[in-house]
Amino acid sequence: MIHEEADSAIVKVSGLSYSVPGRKILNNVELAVRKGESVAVTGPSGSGKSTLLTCLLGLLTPDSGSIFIEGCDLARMPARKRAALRRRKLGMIFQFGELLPELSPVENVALAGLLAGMSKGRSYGRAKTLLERLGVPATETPTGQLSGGERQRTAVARALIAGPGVLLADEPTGALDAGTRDDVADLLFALPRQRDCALIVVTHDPAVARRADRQLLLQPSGLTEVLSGAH
Ligand SMILES: Nc1ncnc2c1ncn2[C@@H]1O[C@H](COP(=O)(O)OP(=O)(O)OP(=O)(O)O)[C@@H](O)[C@H]1O
Repeated sequence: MIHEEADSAIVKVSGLSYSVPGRKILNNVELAVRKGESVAVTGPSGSGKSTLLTCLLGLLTPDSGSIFIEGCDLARMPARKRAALRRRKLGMIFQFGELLPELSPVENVALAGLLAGMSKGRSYGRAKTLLERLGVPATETPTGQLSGGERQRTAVARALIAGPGVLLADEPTGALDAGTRDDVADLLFALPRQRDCALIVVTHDPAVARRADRQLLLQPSGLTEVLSGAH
């Protein structure tokens, strides 16, 4: 049964280790996530959560172990193919949105579509539809002038534009007040089932982590399941 789950995983990490000079940051990490599933990764500051996401994005090369995304072995792909996979199959949401503040929401979102190889018409059309569905006002206002919640919704739309199979989020609600945090979390955790994608959320916030289908704890010994009585 465990093997069946692992085989159907869109993200499959085995024996992943990553070090910087003088320090092992990730140690023998195992992770399998299926489409439609959400996973929260928690752990103390400095335990390597962002490093793990950066490895999943194919931007860091592990010392050992493997990462498969939709059956593709990141370490065995040429850099150009890995970059294409990142733009088309992975969506990333950062704590502070990391949007271009002088561009409008639709320009920010459409740009990600263009980088993923979509035509201008399709990128802009899809960006407008996504933003409307995610409740971002249709405005030419520079994104830097929007509220924190509107910016994060725009960041979610940008992550979704190419229809990724995997969404990665690093502290997506960390910069928001409690009410806005709950709204953005509602939006995020609905996505795996709505869009048949996997969602991996790094968070320090127990209220956000509890919403995931599974909670995992990153420690020096590896990534382990948190058995929660909350469900
Ligand atoms: N290139 C590097 N050289 C040296 N140390 C690094 C490098 N990259 C990351 N680190 C260290 O690795 C550790 C893990 O960093 P990482 O950002 O992944 O942790 P984190 O769990 O996401 O932390 P936080 O919860 O505070 O965001 C930190 O101690 C960081 O300083």
